[in-house]
Amino acid sequence: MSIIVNKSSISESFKTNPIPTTQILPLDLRNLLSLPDSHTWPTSPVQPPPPSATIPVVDLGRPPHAVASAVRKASDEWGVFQVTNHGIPATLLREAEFQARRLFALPAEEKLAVVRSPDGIDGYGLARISRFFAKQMWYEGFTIMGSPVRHARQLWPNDYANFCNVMEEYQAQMKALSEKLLGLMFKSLGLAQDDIKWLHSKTNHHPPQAVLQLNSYPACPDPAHAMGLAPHTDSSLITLLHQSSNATGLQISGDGGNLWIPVNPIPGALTVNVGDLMHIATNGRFKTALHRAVVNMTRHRVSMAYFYGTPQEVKISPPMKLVDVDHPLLYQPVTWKEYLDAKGKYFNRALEFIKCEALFIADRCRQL
Ligand SMILES: C=C1C[C@]23C[C@@]1(O)CC[C@H]2[C@@]12CCC[C@@](C)(C(=O)O1)[C@H]2[C@@H]3C(=O)O
Ligand SMILES: O=C(O)CCC(=O)C(=O)O
Ligand SMILES: [Fe+2]
Repeated sequence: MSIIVNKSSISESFKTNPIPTTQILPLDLRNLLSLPDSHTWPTSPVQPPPPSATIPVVDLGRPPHAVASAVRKASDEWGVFQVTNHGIPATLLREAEFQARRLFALPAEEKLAVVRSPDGIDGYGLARISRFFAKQMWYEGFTIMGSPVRHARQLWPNDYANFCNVMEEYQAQMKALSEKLLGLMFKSLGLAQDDIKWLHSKTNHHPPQAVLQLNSYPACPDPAHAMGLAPHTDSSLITLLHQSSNATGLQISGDGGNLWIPVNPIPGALTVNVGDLMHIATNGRFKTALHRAVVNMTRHRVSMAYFYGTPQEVKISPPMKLVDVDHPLLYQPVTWKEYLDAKGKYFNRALEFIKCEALFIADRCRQL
């Protein structure tokens, strides 16, 4: 068996982030009658997706073998699917969306009081990917990692408990569902628990890390020239997304960004995105989904993305069962933190930069 492995650690090269960031604060987008130049994107011709292109829906209430094959097919072909019968109470989804809307409805200066610091994770702000684009997105976000109490107390000094309780319960339920789905996804590839020991917190000193991102896209006077969230893949193992059912906004591209297919929200369903780490962990078997969010003229759309990653210190690499002569090891082992650093530097080309050296060189030669 010939496996191309470059054992050199990549962490060294990812320690520095050379792109200087000057902090740009979100503009209050409510009630603007036209797009400022800073938010005007060039239009590209919109091609209607072929009618056959629909994002799969997996009913988790079906028999286990049917669920497994549906999950495998969807992760293989699309890298995204919606799940129904997932067990998260509809009331919790509604309450969490209500709290997210309550936060985004606050006056701009109150939200700016909890702005994310330039090197911080949690708080209010623009999408992190903003600095890779010349134009601003029609977007504001609020990131939660663990307890949101520090910021919630600042926002609602006398009434922060509701927000915190709902968001903490939401994260607990999303964690349990993420673990269930990951178990299903790995099992669908014929892997046993022992093959993915790193996934189980009991066998690790550190629990898996996760981030909850609240996304807000206010109604927009000129949606054709605006962008909600620019095309990207998620860095997580998987992301569970709740989108408000009042507007479609999420779109997926299977062809690198030419054709966009909407993920029409099914009330109560959740969207599962395969993230870059899952693509690495399955040695490329599962596809990481390129997606974006578009905006609309009349509705304020809100979504909540739960990014489930790996425990700190864990280097992701696929189980040996997924590596053979026909499937050489594609990527160098990497921790989530190292990968996020690479993403911060190379954005949508981060995967290329962690490719095993020989494959990377082969790709480059092909491009010459
Ligand atoms: C864990 C994370 C994934 C994320 C960066 C973050 O630290 C928290 C926010 C996440 C998000 C949400 C919007 C799109 C995205 C690409 C971004 O800029 O911030 C993702 C990041 C990611 O998946 O790389
Ligand atoms: O709002 C959406 O539908 C997409 C959100 C998203 O892609 C993200 O938070 O990473
Ligand atoms: Fe995303």
